[in-house]
Amino acid sequence: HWGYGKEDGPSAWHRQYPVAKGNRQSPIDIIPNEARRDSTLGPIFLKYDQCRSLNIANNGHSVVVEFDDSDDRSVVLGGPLDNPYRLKQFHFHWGGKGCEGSEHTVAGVGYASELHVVHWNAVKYKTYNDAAAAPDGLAVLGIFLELGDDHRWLHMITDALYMVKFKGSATDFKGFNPKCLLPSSLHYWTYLGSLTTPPLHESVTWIVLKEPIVVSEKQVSAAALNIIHKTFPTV
Ligand SMILES: C[C@]12CCc3c(ccc4cc(OS(N)(=O)=O)ccc34)[C@H]1CC[C@@H]2OS(N)(=O)=O
Ligand SMILES: [Zn+2]
Repeated sequence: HWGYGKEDGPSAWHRQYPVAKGNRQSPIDIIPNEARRDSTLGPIFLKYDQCRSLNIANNGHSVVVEFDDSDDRSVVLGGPLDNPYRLKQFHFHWGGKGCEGSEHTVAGVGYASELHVVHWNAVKYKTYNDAAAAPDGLAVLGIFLELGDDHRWLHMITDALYMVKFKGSATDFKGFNPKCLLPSSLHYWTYLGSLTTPPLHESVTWIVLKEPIVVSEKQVSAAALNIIHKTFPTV
């Protein structure tokens, strides 16, 4: 199975997932000075007020919070998107102790961690799985986390990590609105890319926010990271 070790990490994924050598693979290094300003792109809108979080789960690669996507109650729209995309889940890419965990970089600089809020095109596709394999199937909002003061709401996630210590475990996680994890500005870069983990489908319209949110070292601390790393042995 794939992982992040030497033998099974990103440089080996192409053997089982040849699309890894495709022409719209993520993550990328975003170079602001080279980013083209597209005047046809308007602002993005996040309609999360009616969102219903369901559970928090450990899928062996990340801790994922899933939402009820049975209707258009919570969507992202605008920006590069031709129609609303339904909120499905969010997850984090943490670093190890003191090492950068973000997947995207900005002019070569990584961040402590990166939050991905995954939405799918329920207007064009019947299921999330179908959308996840289609070129315009997913819209993922990327939000960088940088180290500083405590984030006043992140504890709600990190406090729940011990409940999903082991791969395959899940527990109820109701009443969480990801709006509380957004920075003040929704200014963004956007590009057509892919899932950043196998199956690496080239199905993601990436919308990466320019403004990071601030979390404390303690919050992404050994506890949270060990819980995550301890349960994700690379073998
Ligand atoms: C393709 C799938 C649906 C979406 C999806 C998958 C795998 C890894 C993913 C990683 C992501 O993370 S990220 N960093 O945002 O790219 C985002 C979405 C992912 C599988 C899970 C079920 C579908 O699999 S399936 N039944 O074979 O179609
Ligand atoms: Zn991700």
